[in-house]
Amino acid sequence: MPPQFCPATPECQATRYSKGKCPPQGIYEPVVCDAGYYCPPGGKRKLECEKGTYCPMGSHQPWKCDFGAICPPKSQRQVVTVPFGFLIAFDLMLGIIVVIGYAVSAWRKRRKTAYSPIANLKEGADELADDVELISRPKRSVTTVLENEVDEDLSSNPDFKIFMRFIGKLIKTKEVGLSFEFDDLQFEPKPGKKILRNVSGAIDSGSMWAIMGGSGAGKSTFVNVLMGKTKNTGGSIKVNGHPKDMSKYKKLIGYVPQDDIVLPELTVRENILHSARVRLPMTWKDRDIQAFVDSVISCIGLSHVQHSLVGDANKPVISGGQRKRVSIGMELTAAPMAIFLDEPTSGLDATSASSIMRLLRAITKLGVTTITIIHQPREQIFHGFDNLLLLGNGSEIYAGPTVYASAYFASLGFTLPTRANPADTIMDIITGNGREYTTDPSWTERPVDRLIEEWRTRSKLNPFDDDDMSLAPTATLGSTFESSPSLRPALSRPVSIISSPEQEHSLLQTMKKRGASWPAQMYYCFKRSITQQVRNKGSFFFEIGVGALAGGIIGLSAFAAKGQLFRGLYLKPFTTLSSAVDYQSVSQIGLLGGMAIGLAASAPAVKVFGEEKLIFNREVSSGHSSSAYYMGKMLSVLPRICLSSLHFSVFMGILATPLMSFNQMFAANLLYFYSVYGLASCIGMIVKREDGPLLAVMASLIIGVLGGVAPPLSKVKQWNLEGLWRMSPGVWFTEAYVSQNLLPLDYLYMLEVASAQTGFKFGQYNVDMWILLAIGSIYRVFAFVLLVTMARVR
Ligand SMILES: Nc1ncnc2c1ncn2[C@@H]1O[C@H](COP(=O)(O)OP(=O)(O)OP(=O)(O)O)[C@@H](O)[C@H]1O
Repeated sequence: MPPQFCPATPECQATRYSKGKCPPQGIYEPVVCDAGYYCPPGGKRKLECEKGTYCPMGSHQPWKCDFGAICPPKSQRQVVTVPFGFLIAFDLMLGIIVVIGYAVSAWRKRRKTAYSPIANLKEGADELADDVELISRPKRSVTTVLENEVDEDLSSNPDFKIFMRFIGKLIKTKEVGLSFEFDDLQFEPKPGKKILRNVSGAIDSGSMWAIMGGSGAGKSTFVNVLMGKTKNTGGSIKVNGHPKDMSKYKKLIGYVPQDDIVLPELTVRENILHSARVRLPMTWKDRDIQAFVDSVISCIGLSHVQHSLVGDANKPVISGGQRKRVSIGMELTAAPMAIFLDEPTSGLDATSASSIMRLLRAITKLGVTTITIIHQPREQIFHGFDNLLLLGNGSEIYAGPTVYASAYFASLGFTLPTRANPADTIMDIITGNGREYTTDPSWTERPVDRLIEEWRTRSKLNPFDDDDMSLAPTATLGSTFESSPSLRPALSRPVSIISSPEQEHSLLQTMKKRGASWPAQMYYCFKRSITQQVRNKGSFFFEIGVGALAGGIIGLSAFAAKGQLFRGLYLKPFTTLSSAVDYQSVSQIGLLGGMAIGLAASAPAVKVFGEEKLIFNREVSSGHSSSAYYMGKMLSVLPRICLSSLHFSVFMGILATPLMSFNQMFAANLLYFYSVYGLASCIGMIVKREDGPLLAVMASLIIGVLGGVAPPLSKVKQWNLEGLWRMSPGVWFTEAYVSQNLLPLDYLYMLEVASAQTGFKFGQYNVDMWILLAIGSIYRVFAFVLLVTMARVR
């Protein structure tokens, strides 16, 4: 029977627009089958939907409910419960794991076993028993160094012996270490702003240098230029006598930065062990690495806190001085051939400072070149340095043996007090506050510039010439001045050793062997990041909770619709019976869902790299693989993303009861979470740490608004701006939602009209998902490029 349309009376129209359907107006006007019922073909019967099935409006047969779904008789929607049950089980399991984790860590804390690297050292010890010939000059063995060249209290420490043996074993490369020559070094970042000028000299391998100068004198810049972290704008640098870019040797150098860049969520041992695992030769067995790490921890005096978290300035767990020692330990475990330290003793008490310096001095004896920026060293530490480079306003003021320094200033007319620490007196003089040490009135104006001039003139003349008696032995204070050739200042002469091709080859081979393989590095970074997340349980659960809450709120907003989120024009021949259309509700659920995900995911995602830029820079400049770090970190946040989107989807699904399947909804939410995480990571990298969360939330709202709901995509198409909208993941996400919720209703409504009205294409769910995946991945690639570029720029 074809439909016969009754002319609409006002009463009928009012009912149509308020309730959405018109009551039958006589026996000839057909009606759409009510929700909760189905009307089999023929159209004369209206049957109740049975238990286990559901019947949205206009059903001609019941729809079978999914396994476990709640579908009482006369259901118009199914409430899917399996994902909810799965979620509860999963969350319970997670809770149990956390409780077990707590119990295990409490048990570990109680079980403070007496620790000894010797006990851990099994096979490694046999290997180490064969003493090695060192790269040091004059050539000697570790045993000789231990017996003759280190203090007795150190050499009698078994952990120290193991440490020295390991270092000796690691650095022997055909008797060549790392020496540096630099000539007329300049660094001028902007025209007219000279940070370093005319710094020339040489640092021999196996020597121990102190770099001193006032604040802003250019010490850190000099060290950065020498390490190849900052490109010099003038002059040249030679490594082992050959012009080279030092950044290529980063696996062989260690750098302890001024600030303690360590991971606060890890323990002392975990921080040091990670550095060792990534940087030691890949052929090393893990137990040998552990033994070496044990010996380092013991030597830097951290055995008693090795299992304590490092903490940070906001929530300190170990002290500032201990944190500094962790930072030093991380470099020592890499067994570098040259180690650069930026103020390693700041924050340490006098005893710890001198024990660290003695340790550094001991490895110098093995052939490691040590270059230390130091402020206010105590006298004993000051004299522990072989050589001294004094900088003022970016220029050299003195460069040569430490024992000559006092004599040099005495030769300029300064009287150094016998009871004062010469380091303090020298610092006073080179920072322009040395008037009290001289009676010469000519030092009162621009004293630093004059000191620089004086040094330039004298170094050209070679100030320590045998015949030059201006440096009388009596003028040196606090040191044993001997006019011995071994104390000749290295800076005024070329470096005696130029590495042979064979030695160069050996250095390269050593470098190639250093460092774990890429997959191993990625695994270590992944594991470390998971540990960080486990330690930050609070924010982890908070993030998941926010996901659940956001999903619940969106679901609640659609709850009253009882799953009927769409109403369109009926198919022919019933089109004229169509009531008010609703093309907005489904798209709005997509829009709101996208925005909620944006809010829930962007702020935590900013933290992924935003808070670790400094760690990344430190590790990459020490030769860690940047891509392994990035990949490990990215993979480690995937479980977090999955869990957040699972909670979001379950709560949204159970309340909104959309027609799209749970799996499809979960996949769309997951990929949208993935995209937002990628976008927010990029933002976290570009902007300042404190602005990151706000800007990331803004960006995620923008991509949500570009989802094609308001303004509708159909309108955007008229403006010829669809391409721009399609660049946002929001469009693909909303399209997937609209498409999958409407397609099951194609038996009832004219979907092509809905498609034209909304502007979305239906039936390309897979394409939508692939593109969401691609956009999220592009954000990640972009984030990686940003991370690496910014590390280089810095
Ligand atoms: N890339 C750069 N661009 C512009 N200025 C720079 C750059 N690098 C360093 N400077 C400036 O050069 C000066 C010297 O900096 P540097 O960090 O080398 O000093 P420093 O001697 O190590 O000081 P401190 O002892 O206080 O750490 C500072 O004024 C710093 O702001």
